[in-house]
Amino acid sequence: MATGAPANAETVSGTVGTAKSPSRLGPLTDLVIERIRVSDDVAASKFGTGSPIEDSVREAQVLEQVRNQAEAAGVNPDTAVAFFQDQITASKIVQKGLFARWTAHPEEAPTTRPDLGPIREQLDQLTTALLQELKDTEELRERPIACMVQLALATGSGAVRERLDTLHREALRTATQSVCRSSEPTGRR
Ligand SMILES: C=C(O[C@@H]1C=C(C(=O)O)C=C[C@H]1O)C(=O)O
Repeated sequence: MATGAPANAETVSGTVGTAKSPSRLGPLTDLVIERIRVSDDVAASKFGTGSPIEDSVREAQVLEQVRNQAEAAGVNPDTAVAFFQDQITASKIVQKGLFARWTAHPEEAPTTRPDLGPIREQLDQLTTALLQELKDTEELRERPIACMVQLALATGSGAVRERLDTLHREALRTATQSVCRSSEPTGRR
């Protein structure tokens, strides 16, 4: 039961949210959107430098950090790693899309180049926050129907509120595809 919510705020399908967020998965998807947005900065830091979008050494470090922190936070490490693999894929979707856009329309390319170091520190902080949200939403995420309802509400409202374009919506779909599959695969991929 969510703390602070009256007992009758909970329905069988779990579709009632709080006044603040329309969905109990709102805080998790908001962090996912924040990570997707940081991918724009990552792309800006790499574009035109010859640095590849994909850095497998860094990815391995991110996933190792996830595995260690998940254990400490009491989150299933395999679930956490699968979720973060999706976050990494989503980040690369955004970066590839922006590289293509900026190559085709150089006038839209960023005029400043942020440092990748501080951006990665920001991503590391998001890792900790995301793991905490995975922990806090564990119970709901193991109820497939309620979870899918909450996820649709959270991603739908987040995409509208944050005015995500087609590219960033595609990234959001990829980044949230394993949120509700922690215990009961739907058989669909
Ligand atoms: C975000 C970056 O780009 C890619 C995506 C990563 C991620 O989402 O954590 C990690 C390494 C890169 O393959 C980066 O280089 O830091």
